[in-house]
Parts: sequence; structure tokens; C-alpha cells
Amino acid sequence: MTDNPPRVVSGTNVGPVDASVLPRFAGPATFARLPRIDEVSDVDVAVVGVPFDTGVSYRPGARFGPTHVRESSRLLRPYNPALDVEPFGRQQVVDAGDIVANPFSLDEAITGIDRGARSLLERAGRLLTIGGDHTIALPLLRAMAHKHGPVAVVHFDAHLDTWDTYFGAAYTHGTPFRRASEEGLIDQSGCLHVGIRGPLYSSADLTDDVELGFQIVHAREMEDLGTRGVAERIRARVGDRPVYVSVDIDVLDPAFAPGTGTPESGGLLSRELLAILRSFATLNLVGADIVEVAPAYDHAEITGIAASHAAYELLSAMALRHPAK
Ligand SMILES: N=C(N)NCCCC(=O)O
Ligand SMILES: [Zn+2]
Ligand SMILES: [Zn+2]
Repeated sequence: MTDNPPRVVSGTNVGPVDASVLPRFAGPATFARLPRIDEVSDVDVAVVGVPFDTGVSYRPGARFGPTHVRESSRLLRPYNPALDVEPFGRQQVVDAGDIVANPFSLDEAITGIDRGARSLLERAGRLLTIGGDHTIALPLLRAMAHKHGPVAVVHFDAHLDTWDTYFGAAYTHGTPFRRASEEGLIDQSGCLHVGIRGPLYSSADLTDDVELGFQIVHAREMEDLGTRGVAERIRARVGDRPVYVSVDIDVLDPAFAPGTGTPESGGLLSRELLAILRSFATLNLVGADIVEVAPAYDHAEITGIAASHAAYELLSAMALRHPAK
């Protein structure tokens, strides 16, 4: 039974293991119990892990994020009523396993992640990456820009991640978007952060950030704007540019995502994040990541489940832009 489990199939697309035959808690944990990449021939979206946390400034442990999000995704069902779409039925989604990243060399890890992502993009139209600390967004953006040219970026995070260096190091989880901007990987007229909050090093952090091409929707604006207002701000900034979405799970309040490395009080509700991601069905999504899940600080899969649902909404939004097969 587990060698060849019964699956939910829709046209030519092979979906999750059928939970009415094989219980959700049984069998190996691929993302949403989807097929592995070697089990299908055509791939629209590859979900891929990057178990890496050598770039963190505070609590380590995001190297265990991919495994934890997969384990926390067993309960995802095939139909998304909020968007009236079957994200695994309308497009072929697979679990592509993990990209190996050298835990002892940041430089080698960054090169390896870029190479791994580029080779996956030869097979899959889009990638949804599960990290890993936020350092990995830089090589992922290199791979995206290689395929699409400079991309707009919608970055959900408590932190700007446009700082320059830490202890003299240029490649860390606090610096990927400054490097990406310097390297010309992002379209500076189409980028914004959502959920920024907490103390900064100085006011220059904010002026630098503007020069690097970012606008900000602060967490403190959430209540007044509402999710619809935030979605409108994002759509107005991004337009129909190719857009990459990077979700640092610490954008959520620590109540909703305790399992992360640099938590800040006063964050988004998971309900707010999911609503904003759902609105991306009208954007030209080329790829996404969900990073900074550190399971050692999680409880009862709270953070893992939030991350798996964020991934599900992103896959649903991608499905709606995908021509039905
Ligand atoms: N990317 C994340 N999660 N955090 C960056 C925090 C950088 C700092 O320690 O100031
Ligand atoms: Zn963060
Ligand atoms: Zn971050």
C-alpha cells in the first residue's frame, strides 16, 4: 500500500495520497503528501526544501524547517473553498526534496542553492521553497532573475533584511535584500515589505531601505488598512510585473509563530497573512519562499501549520493563474 498509495488524480495531474484510504498520519511526509518529483513526468510547481541556517544572527534551528513544515502539512485537503480552486488538481505540484546546502561554508551554500534552484527551474515552471533561514532568498532571487530578469518582490517579515553586514559578514539572514538590490536582481520600482515592526539599529535603516527600492507596510498599519487595503497597496506597487514572494514566518505574531529565530512582538494574525496571500491570485507570481521556521521553539506544530497553510494559499494563487489542463 505505501509503495504505491492511492492518490487524488485530476486529469493528468497526480495529487496527494487519498486520505480516505491511507490515513493522513501514515506514510512518508512529502509536502501535503504530494508525489515526489521522480514520480511524475511534467512539473508545474516544485516544492523544495533548503535545510540551512548558517546565516542566522540569533536562535539557530531553521535547518530543520523543511522537515517540520512537511510534517505539519499532512492535514491539507485538496479543495480550497476560499478561492474555489484545487491547487493540486489544476497544476502538477510535486515535492522535489531538499537542495543540499553546505552547512560549513556560506559561500558554497549560496552557490549550491542558486545552482540547485536553476536546475529545478529547467523542469518546473515555478518554485515554492521551504527554508531555511532568510539568507537563502539571495541565491533564490539569483535563480529567478536568471530566468525572468529583475523581479518585483513582496517580502513579508518583521525585519527589513536590507542591512549591510553583521560582524563584517555580507551574506547573512539580515542582508539578502540589500545584496539582491545591489546585484540588480530585483525591480526597484516594484518591491515592498509587509509586517515590519520592532526596534531598528538607527533611522538610517529606513532611508537606506528606500534607496534599495522598497516601500513598507508596517505591522502597525495593519489594523487601519485591513487585509483588503494591504492587498491594494501591494497590487498598486507590483502591477503585472513578474513577482517573487518571500514569507519570513516571523511576520506573524509570536503567538501564531513561536517557532522562529528572531521573534518580535506585535505581528500579523495568521488569518491576515492568509487573506493577503489569497489576493495574489491576480498577480504574476513566478516563485515564493517560506523561511525561518525553527521547530525547536515550536509547540504542537503551531508555526509549522501556519507555514504549511501559507504555502497552500500561495499554491492556490498560482493555480488560478495556471491554464487548466
Ligand atoms: N531575517 C530574520 N528573520 N531576521 C533578521 C534579524 C537580523 C538581526 O538580528 O538584527
Ligand atoms: Zn524576520
Ligand atoms: Zn527575514
